[in-house]
Amino acid sequence: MKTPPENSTPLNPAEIAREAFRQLAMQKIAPTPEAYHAAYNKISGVIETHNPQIILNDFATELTRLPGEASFFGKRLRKAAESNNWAAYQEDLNELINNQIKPSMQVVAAPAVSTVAQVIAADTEQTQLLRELLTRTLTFAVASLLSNIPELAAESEALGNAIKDARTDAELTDIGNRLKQLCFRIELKSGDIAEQQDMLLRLFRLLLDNVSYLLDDDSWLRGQINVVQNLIAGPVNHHALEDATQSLKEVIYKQGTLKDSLSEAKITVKNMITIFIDRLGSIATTTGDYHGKIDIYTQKIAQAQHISELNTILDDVMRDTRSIQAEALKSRDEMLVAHKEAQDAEARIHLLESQLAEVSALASHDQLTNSLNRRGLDDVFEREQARADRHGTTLSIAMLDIDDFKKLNDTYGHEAGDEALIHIVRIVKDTLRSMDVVGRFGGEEFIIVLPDTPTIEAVDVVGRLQKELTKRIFMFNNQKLFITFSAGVATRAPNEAMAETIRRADEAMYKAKKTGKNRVVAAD
Ligand SMILES: Nc1nc2c(ncn2[C@@H]2O[C@H](COP(=O)(O)OP(=O)(O)OP(=O)(O)O)[C@@H](O)[C@H]2O)c(=O)[nH]1
Repeated sequence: MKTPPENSTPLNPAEIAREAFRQLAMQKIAPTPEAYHAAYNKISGVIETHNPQIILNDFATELTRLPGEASFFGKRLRKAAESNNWAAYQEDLNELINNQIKPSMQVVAAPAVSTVAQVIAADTEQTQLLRELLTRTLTFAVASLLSNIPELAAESEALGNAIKDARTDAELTDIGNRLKQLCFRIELKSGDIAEQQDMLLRLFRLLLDNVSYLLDDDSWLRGQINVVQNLIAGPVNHHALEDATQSLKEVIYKQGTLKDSLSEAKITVKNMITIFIDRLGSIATTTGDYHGKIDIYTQKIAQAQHISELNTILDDVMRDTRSIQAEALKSRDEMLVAHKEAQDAEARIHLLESQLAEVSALASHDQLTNSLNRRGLDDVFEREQARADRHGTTLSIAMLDIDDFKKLNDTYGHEAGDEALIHIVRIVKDTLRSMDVVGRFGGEEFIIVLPDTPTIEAVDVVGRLQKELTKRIFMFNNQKLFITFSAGVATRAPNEAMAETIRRADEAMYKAKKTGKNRVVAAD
């Protein structure tokens, strides 16, 4: 739409063209078609708004100013616009959209200008997410795992932050190299740490062996030391450490209180004895004085001339005799009291000592199921294999492992698992002979020691247990839960080490698991 300027004589097109060139020269603007076009419009007062042709032409002109392919399309579009060939314009425009604009909007498409900076600048949502995850992993997770090695933790944090901001090829390459370096240093350090832990463990073992040797006759302390020795003999895992710490804490606490009472009782006995000796001393002194006085009175009697003198002497003798009698009575009463207190204290000492022995037994029992623990089982193995060797009898063991225990824990919670362990031990204890012993070998594994029992009978015994377990259903939160176990039975060969018999029982139990669970298999 043309709008001639107000209050002016309109110029003719030739004059406008001349004036346009003049103004461009004055403003030192290169006389490009666009510049000329703009100057011409300005002079002629043309305000061209909403004119599609002009808009499309301007769009094409703008495109020519962009680098690469975009400029090429700009030229083609402008040519079409200038020659009013709108069909060609539309075709070029479609080509521009399909070949350039659409692909640049897709994740995998290469952008029109393919520099790394632009690729990264155009972070897709996924790239952004990955970048954030990597940053968080390095800044929080890895750094906190490395908190004991400050220099590596700092490097991990620095790398996390660098990843956040990295945009260029060079920055990314640098980060890649630093990451490789960090991984390498972590590998080296963890090797060092494992070696240090191993050395510490060996040192600890040595220390315990020596302490245990020195405390040969101190049974309650030996119990604790054995627990720790057993613990570090096998692979040390978190669960086992917690169990051992818990059982030791309880034992130590109870022993602490009992030991305090014991030393109090011992002090009482000591005091009684001191009183007793004091009294004996004072009686001795008094009677010694008395004897001395009697000697003097005897001399006085011998030398006495008058009966009145004798009376006085006799009064003195009577007074001294009464006083020594009173002294003797007093000492006797005091000694009786002291004797009674000493007897009471002695009785308390016996009681406390037996309680101490009971508490020490805790160290050989599993706290949850109150069956023997590994240490307790070791003692039983030692005792029973010696007995079997002595009497030439057959010793069998059964290894029990609850089936799908993890599923039980996962479905009903750890507490249900714990209750199931207690339930099984209760049934085993109720069902077996008094000479048979059950112990917890590991998490959900138990060993039953069956003295004087050949393989075939041992298999029968375990089968009976399985039947009993199906009869006495396990209840948890008023729900009936069906639990079963698989078992392996092994009979100790003559002179076979107990560890080997256990290994064979374990192997047989594994076969029972493999062949369908809830079964008993005898070892070869
Ligand atoms: N509740 C409870 N769970 C324990 C205890 N000790 C070990 N466990 C769990 O027992 C589970 C044993 O799982 P697995 O070794 O996979 O054995 P499983 O699920 O019985 O599978 P199968 O032996 O093949 O039948 C693990 O999840 C342990 O966490 C414990 O004292 N209490």
